[in-house]
Amino acid sequence: MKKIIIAIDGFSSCGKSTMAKDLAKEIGYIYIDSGAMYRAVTLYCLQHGMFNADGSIQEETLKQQMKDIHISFQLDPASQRPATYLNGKNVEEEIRTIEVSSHVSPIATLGFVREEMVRQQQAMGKEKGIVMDGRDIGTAVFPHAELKIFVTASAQIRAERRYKELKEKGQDVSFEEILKNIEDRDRIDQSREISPLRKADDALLLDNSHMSIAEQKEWLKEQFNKATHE
Ligand SMILES: Nc1ncnc2c1ncn2[C@@H]1O[C@H](COP(=O)(O)OP(=O)(O)OP(=O)(O)O)[C@@H](O)[C@H]1O
Ligand SMILES: Nc1ccn([C@@H]2O[C@H](COP(=O)(O)O)[C@@H](O)[C@H]2O)c(=O)n1
Repeated sequence: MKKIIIAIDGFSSCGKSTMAKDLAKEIGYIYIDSGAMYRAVTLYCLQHGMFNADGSIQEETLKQQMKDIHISFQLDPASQRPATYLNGKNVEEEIRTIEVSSHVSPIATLGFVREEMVRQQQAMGKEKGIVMDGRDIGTAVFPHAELKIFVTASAQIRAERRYKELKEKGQDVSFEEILKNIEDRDRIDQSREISPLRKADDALLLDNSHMSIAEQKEWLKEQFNKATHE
């Protein structure tokens, strides 16, 4: 069967990676979480003191250091799970903290950061057989993807899901903090100048507010079957 590119975009914390990962595993495709790449750049900036006290970014410093930021996805030998690596270190947990979530969207507005991330993402999809999730995958990274999905759910429901997840991981966060972060990121992601978050004209819309993980998985598999049998 011919291999295709599957682009899954949508709002923060709506379940994109859950469904993308499940589908990729089932159909034997590569899965790439493009948000993890922007998060890894953000973690690097935090580790290297590139945020000023007022929250602004030392853009020139970051621009010069982009060549020192190496992001990869590898199997963690200890957990046997795929993980995000920043300069050879597994940062899968660190990039999911509320601190990184609070700083990532401004980093993702920077043209030189997006250019480099998109270049690497396009290289990963060269052979097709890939499921990638993010904000601009169907509009900018793979505008010719054979299957495009745009996922949404109410902010309240998304925050509840994320709150439950972070609490289970033992993170010290409040529901209000998570809801605010989701709303802030939605606003910044939709209003940025370069590749803002929006549904591609040819993307299928999925509101999963009242769907279970199993139901959305099945829905996505159906869309994949249709796209590959047309
Ligand atoms: N349909 C669903 N019902 C209930 N919980 C869900 C559903 N889909 C995903 N979740 C849960 O919601 C949380 C967020 O899901 P996920 O990380 O897949 O979202 P995302 O869109 O990839 O987020 P991000 O914007 O950070 O990339 C996870 O805890 C996941 O298990
Ligand atoms: N293709 C993408 C993916 C992500 N971003 C930005 O990164 C943030 C974190 O992404 P998550 O998917 O892990 O939530 C997100 O809020 C965006 O600011 C992006 O710009 N483009």
